Amino acid sequence: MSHGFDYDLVIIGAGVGGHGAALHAVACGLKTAIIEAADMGGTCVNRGCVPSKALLAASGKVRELRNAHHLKSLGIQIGNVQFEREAIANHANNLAAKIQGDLTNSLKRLGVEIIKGWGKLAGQHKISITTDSGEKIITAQDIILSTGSIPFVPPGIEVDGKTVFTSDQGVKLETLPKWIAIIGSGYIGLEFSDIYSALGCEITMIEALDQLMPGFDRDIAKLAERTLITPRDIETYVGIYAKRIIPGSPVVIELANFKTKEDVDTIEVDACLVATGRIPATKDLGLEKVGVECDRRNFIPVNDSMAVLSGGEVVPHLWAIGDATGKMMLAHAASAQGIIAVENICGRAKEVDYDSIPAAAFTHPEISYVGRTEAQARELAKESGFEIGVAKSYYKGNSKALAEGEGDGIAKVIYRQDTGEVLGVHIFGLHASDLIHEASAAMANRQTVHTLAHLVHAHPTLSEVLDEAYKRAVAV
Ligand SMILES: Cc1cc2nc3c(=O)[nH]c(=O)nc-3n(C[C@H](O)[C@H](O)[C@H](O)COP(=O)(O)OP(=O)(O)OC[C@H]3O[C@@H](n4cnc5c(N)ncnc54)[C@H](O)[C@@H]3O)c2cc1C
Ligand SMILES: NC(=O)c1ccc[n+]([C@@H]2O[C@H](COP(=O)([O-])OP(=O)(O)OC[C@H]3O[C@@H](n4cnc5c(N)ncnc54)[C@H](O)[C@@H]3O)[C@@H](O)[C@H]2O)c1
Repeated sequence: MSHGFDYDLVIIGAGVGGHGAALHAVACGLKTAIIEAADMGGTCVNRGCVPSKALLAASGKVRELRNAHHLKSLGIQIGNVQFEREAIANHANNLAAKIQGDLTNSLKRLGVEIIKGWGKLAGQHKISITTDSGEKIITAQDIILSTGSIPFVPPGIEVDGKTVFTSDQGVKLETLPKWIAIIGSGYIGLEFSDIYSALGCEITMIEALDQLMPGFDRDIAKLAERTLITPRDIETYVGIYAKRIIPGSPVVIELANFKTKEDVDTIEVDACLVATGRIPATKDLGLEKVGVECDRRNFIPVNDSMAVLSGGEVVPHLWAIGDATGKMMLAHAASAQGIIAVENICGRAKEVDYDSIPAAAFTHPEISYVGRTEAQARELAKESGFEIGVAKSYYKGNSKALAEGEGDGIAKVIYRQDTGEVLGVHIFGLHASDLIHEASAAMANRQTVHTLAHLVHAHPTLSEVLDEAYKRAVAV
């Protein structure tokens, strides 16, 4: 027990953010407890990354094995490919249960105390926990809030969890509707359209903004649309939002123009997945006890050291990480933030380098990126008074991609013309989610295209797509 507190560190929320922070805290010698109100592992393990990637893996194999044309080009013929929805769903559920067990055991093994209950701040250094057996108060030198996020359901949309549902139910794959509407073309919309289309569902994708995949770099989104949407059984509405959704059989969806709000159409489908973003889980956390107000979107305000802010000033010994801060709603970002918070708690000043944290959508093929989109880089260049360069290379010129019969893909490197510093890298194509890490390491080390163009890549590998883009950057 240090400084007269029960713990050196108490973490509220045992998602991947809280878990990452706890592991690092133990490695740094801190006596640590973690409080979890629901499922150990949080969203990623139980309702997010893990089950969705299991569904993508299984449905991706179905897609591959049913692609007779592609297999024939490799000299392979295969009979009728069958799958069982329930068995695929079990694969996802079992994997989530296994990872949840592994994560819990890793904490226990390291001596992190796991406390089940609802945690909230009861003052500086003080946490109240509501458990099945009543309320108890514990104290800690430092507190990390890692309470995550929940699906956002826009007004007018009624979710019954059966015919109209969010990813929380979607990952269970309890049905395979003949015709499903997907609201939103972000990460979840894209990944689930990959799953459902591979398993034979007809899809209508509805995106409120005036282009599909609005969060992605334009060139990548355009190419991805040509491969992931257009040739598949997916109808799209763009610039249109779901004004009202009534669950049932059929599900009734009233569509309106996003800009003019005029009614456009009403469609009737078998089911609807609402994938319209996520909101922070920051209610009833006792933030008012320490004078902290969430921002207008209810995220906890933090600086890059992950210290919680009140009126722009650091609140001593209070930290927040992960989706609840809204900085980058990704699992690996949450745990990276947790490690940074612990480093600062231990007196080693560190900040999160968001520019070098990669992201990926695990569609077939995948999309990945690190750093800025071309539009964001152009904006920065305009503000700061420099020019940007853009170099692209294509999978169709890569021997390994062609050997696999996977020539659809692109790598795009955005860099400063004057210094050569890389500002962003975007990849669409086979194994893009793995290929991005070379670029992410380069960005973390502020490397230039001139240095990167001289690195030697094994031949023939997909990594040569990026190598080629760096070489083109210095050639232009
Ligand atoms: C379908 C889907 C797929 C995804 N796929 C990916 C992916 O492939 N890669 C990726 O990087 N990210 C992915 N994400 C995002 C990722 O899941 C989140 O970024 C990540 O889970 C955030 O971690 P966190 O620790 O901040 O919060 P969470 O994982 O949400 O954990 C927060 C935990 O805190 C608990 N909690 C909340 N309030 C309290 C309280 N007061 N007391 C006690 N406990 C509390 C909650 O019960 C929860 O367990 C996906 C998300 C979804 C929905
Ligand atoms: N592979 C991954 O890393 C991964 C996978 C899934 C989820 N996630 C995380 O989960 C978060 C949530 O994912 P998401 O796909 O729900 O959100 P998102 O923010 O990625 O996309 C939501 C989309 O829905 C659109 N939209 C919002 N309201 C609408 C309406 N009423 N009608 C039509 N369109 C509407 C938005 O314009 C946007 O394009 C992501 O931000 C991401 O951080 C990550």
